[in-house]
Amino acid sequence: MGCQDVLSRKTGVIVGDDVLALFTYAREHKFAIPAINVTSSSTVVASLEAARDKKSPIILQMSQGGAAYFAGKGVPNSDQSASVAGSVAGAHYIRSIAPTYGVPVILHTDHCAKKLLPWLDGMMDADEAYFKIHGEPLFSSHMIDLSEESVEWNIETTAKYLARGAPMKQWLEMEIGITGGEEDGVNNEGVDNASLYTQPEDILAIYNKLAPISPYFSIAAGFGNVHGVYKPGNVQLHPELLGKHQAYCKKELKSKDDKPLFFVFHGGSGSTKAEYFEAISHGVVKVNMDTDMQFAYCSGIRDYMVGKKDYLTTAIGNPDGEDKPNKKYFDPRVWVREGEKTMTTRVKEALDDFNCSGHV
Ligand SMILES: O=C(CO)COP(=O)(O)O
Ligand SMILES: O=C[C@H](O)COP(=O)(O)O
Ligand SMILES: [Zn+2]
Ligand SMILES: [Zn+2]
Repeated sequence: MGCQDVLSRKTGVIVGDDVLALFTYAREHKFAIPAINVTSSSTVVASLEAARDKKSPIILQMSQGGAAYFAGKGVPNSDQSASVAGSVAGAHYIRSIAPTYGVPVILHTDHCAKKLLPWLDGMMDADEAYFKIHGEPLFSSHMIDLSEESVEWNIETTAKYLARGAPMKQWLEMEIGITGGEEDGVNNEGVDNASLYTQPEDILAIYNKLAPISPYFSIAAGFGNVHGVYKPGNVQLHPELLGKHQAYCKKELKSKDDKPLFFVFHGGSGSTKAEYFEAISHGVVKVNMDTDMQFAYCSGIRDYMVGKKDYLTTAIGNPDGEDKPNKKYFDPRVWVREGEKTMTTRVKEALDDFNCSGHV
């Protein structure tokens, strides 16, 4: 038995009750699905290839900056219109190509801070328009990240967006407690330590507000997470806090479920297998991976460029002869493919690390 047994749509982008069923299955079977930040068709196919080869579900997510990149860096974005257009274009591309790879895919968008809410509004306009025609939202899920605002305003506003997505059975990931490092140009490198760790009372307040609206939500609760990769010892993760949140909510809610909550692990790059494993044991069903994937993608291209330098300096002429053409070396399908291969290898490693491989 695999995760497809609990899904009504077995391959391609899944939505609604299938997303809930997949996360429930992951929580029960103690694995997490990597959420890979994608910025182009190339990084999409590199990720899908890994999931296909490892017989695994996968989450593809676009950040606000990644979405703008999909639209083209030359498009003005002061009103978020490029991020809206880019994420919608990326979504249609992913929806179209994902079934080719034969695995279930969750189509998600990453952090959306208060100042970026016009981006989320624009995407949800597209979701509602798509829903009118197809009976499902364009995106499986979105993230809202009001973790830098007051807890009250965070929860109130998150609830409004969850209510907007509820008729479409759209998933919403929310953040409480701050992820350190950098995201969307917001630098959290100096925030004080306490705000990196979420309190159990806040988690219960979130559950109590959101659960009556819709079951389709998850919580990115800070347990010391930091975006980026740093020297060992600089980041102190406390995944055991997630276990305390689950136990506290179980008790307060008088739930028979040991793990009533779905958690998301941000800043997955650079963490240890033991940290992933412990977080997963406490109900983490999604681990975000960006920085390690960027490095992997870059390293394949870097090694190609350095190794083939003498074949890339002029269009004609290389160590094999001064009139030899270099077209087959500088064709982007050749060197971009090298980045895809190294990224695919790194995604496969994440699938293994999160015990996600083999569930399809
Ligand atoms: O959390 C992330 C995206 O939201 C990714 O974090 P890393 O870049 O540390 O993998
Ligand atoms: O939030 C963190 C992700 O790594 C996205 O990063 P980005 O805003 O540089 O695309
Ligand atoms: Zn955040
Ligand atoms: Zn993040």
